[in-house]
Amino acid sequence: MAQPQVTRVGVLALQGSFREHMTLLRRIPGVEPVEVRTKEELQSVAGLIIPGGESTTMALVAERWGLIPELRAFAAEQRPIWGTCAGLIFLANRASGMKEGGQALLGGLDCMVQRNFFGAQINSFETQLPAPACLPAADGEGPTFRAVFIRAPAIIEAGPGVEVLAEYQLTEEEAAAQGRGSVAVAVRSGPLMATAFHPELTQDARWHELFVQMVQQHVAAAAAAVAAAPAPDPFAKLGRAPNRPADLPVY
Ligand SMILES: NC(=O)CC[C@H](N)C(=O)O
Repeated sequence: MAQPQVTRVGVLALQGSFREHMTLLRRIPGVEPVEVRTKEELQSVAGLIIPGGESTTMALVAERWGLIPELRAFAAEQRPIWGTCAGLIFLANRASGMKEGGQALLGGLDCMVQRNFFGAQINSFETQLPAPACLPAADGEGPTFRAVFIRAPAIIEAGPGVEVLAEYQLTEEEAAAQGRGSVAVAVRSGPLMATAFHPELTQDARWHELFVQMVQQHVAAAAAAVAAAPAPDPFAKLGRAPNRPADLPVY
């Protein structure tokens, strides 16, 4: 009998709100959440969540532990990655408002983010935002979702291949200061997803379910690619046509 497929989803566990992501993932059937701190743990998962926290510290720890090239290789294999808050900064190709000396960015997401766009810790807030159509339906969840912003960045430019999943409408005062009416706070581009807010700090598992769907689609596509690849020719090494008479019986 076929074993039920378990999807191993990693959470980068160097710093920040990784435990909260683990707790939410545990609620999703068919998912095995894995705390990722080593190359081996990273290689064992099909998708990775980079949590919120402090992006400069997270980058320093990842560098010290030799994980940056491993994370780049993981992304190059098109395995899905979801960055929340500091994780969004880590995934962005360009970031402004960085600490002196800059910080290592994993990159890959064709976006410009501004660190601490919404201010310092004391300006942290939460609000309801319209749920994008791709968010899975769930009992008791309505057309909006609870978005928690903590020293949050915002996406101030997104490249043409980037799909905006959620936007935040600035207040009149903010709009006047920023010279714009809204900023993107959730985006998706191929295997990458990023949110400026923290779904792991709520009871709403829909963003985690959406990411798990992305990971499962990736796993299915990778399996289909393996199945479609031509079987290796056992005679290829001989460098000559195999002597295979056509009249041997078939057993
Ligand atoms: N809650 C968060 O992840 C805050 C991110 C923080 N502003 C940073 O630059 O890393």
